[in-house]
Amino acid sequence: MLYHVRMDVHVPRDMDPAEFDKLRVAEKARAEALQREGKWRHLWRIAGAYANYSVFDVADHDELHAILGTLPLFPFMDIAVTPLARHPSAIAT
Ligand SMILES: O=C(O)C[C@H]1C=CC(=O)O1
Repeated sequence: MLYHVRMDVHVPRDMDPAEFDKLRVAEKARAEALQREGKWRHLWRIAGAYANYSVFDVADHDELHAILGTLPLFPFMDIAVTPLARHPSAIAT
């Protein structure tokens, strides 16, 4: 199943910069691994915001939830999920 996911990151202003750097490095590695696995199909920055629009290709809601929970920045994210269905006029697979 495909899911459109919006992630907005809100890191506390008083977070130690070194801790934040560690989280960002770990997040990048996790995001790249999930893309290589084919689970995280699209990852786009929302211009002007510390946020992204993503498309995940996973078995079901439970797998998506489990994956999102593994993201190092998960505790600092607001996440909005929209399940996607095929559009009858779409010619792309
Ligand atoms: O930067 C973000 O949008 C948050 C998060 C998602 C992927 C990643 O590398 O960081």
